Amino acid sequence: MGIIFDKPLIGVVMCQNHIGSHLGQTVHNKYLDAIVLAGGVPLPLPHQLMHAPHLLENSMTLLDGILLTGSPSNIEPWHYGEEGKEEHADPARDRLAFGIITHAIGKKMPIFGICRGLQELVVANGGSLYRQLHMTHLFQEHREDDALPLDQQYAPVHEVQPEAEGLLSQVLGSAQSFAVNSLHGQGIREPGPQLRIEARAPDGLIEAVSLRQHPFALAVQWHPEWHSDHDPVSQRLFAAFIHAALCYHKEKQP
Ligand SMILES: N[C@@H](CCC(=O)NCCCC(=O)O)C(=O)O
Repeated sequence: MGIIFDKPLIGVVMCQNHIGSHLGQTVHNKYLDAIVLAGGVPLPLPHQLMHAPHLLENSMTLLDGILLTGSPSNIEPWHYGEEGKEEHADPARDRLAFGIITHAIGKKMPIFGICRGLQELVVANGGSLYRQLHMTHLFQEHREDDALPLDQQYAPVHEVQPEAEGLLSQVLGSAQSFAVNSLHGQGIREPGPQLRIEARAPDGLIEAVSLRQHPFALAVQWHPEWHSDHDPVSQRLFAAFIHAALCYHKEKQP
């Protein structure tokens, strides 16, 4: 199980939103499209999987990889030792994401994290976040201007410099810097000892991390799913993730 027509099955973390006056769970098409384009089959994972432990465990045996998507919502700060409320919180997503990350790490299942997904991988591994990057006055503006059309919001705005000999530069085939988009208000304060820094922005902010002792657990602060059909960096990232998921699938066969 877990493979559909020789394509790996990728669990995708969704967000809880109001749809009219009802609560629903959603994922943007761009994330699902990027997986399909790279040769995987996306399977959105409902938050209800956390309602009974065996539901999550059984689902995880079917999957070959996990995509942690971006979201406007922020992780509740108590998860990384801070007090206070988060105005844009999604506690059900927090619960599912942290549960899935724990299982995926235990199984050495490939993980690819994007934006909030990077922040989830960090916090799940004992790291911490700046809750409002712009208030630190340490970094340039990393938020988008949401009054602009989407194509401009997701346009490249700063460079990232990959670490030589890291997983990211291996995936990209080079440690040369490249330009990325930026649509986040929070960022990594401390990655924690389990994570390796894979890239930084010119202002020093950590832009990519990977999990040590794991074959493929990579996360980026930018949005490679945007234009993943023709952006070369995005194509390489998704191709490497899906390749890792295929390898995982073959290895887990009895
Ligand atoms: N809320 C966090 C994470 C930002 C993030 O993931 N943005 C994604 C926006 C919607 C999308 O493209 O999926 C932060 O502000 O740092």
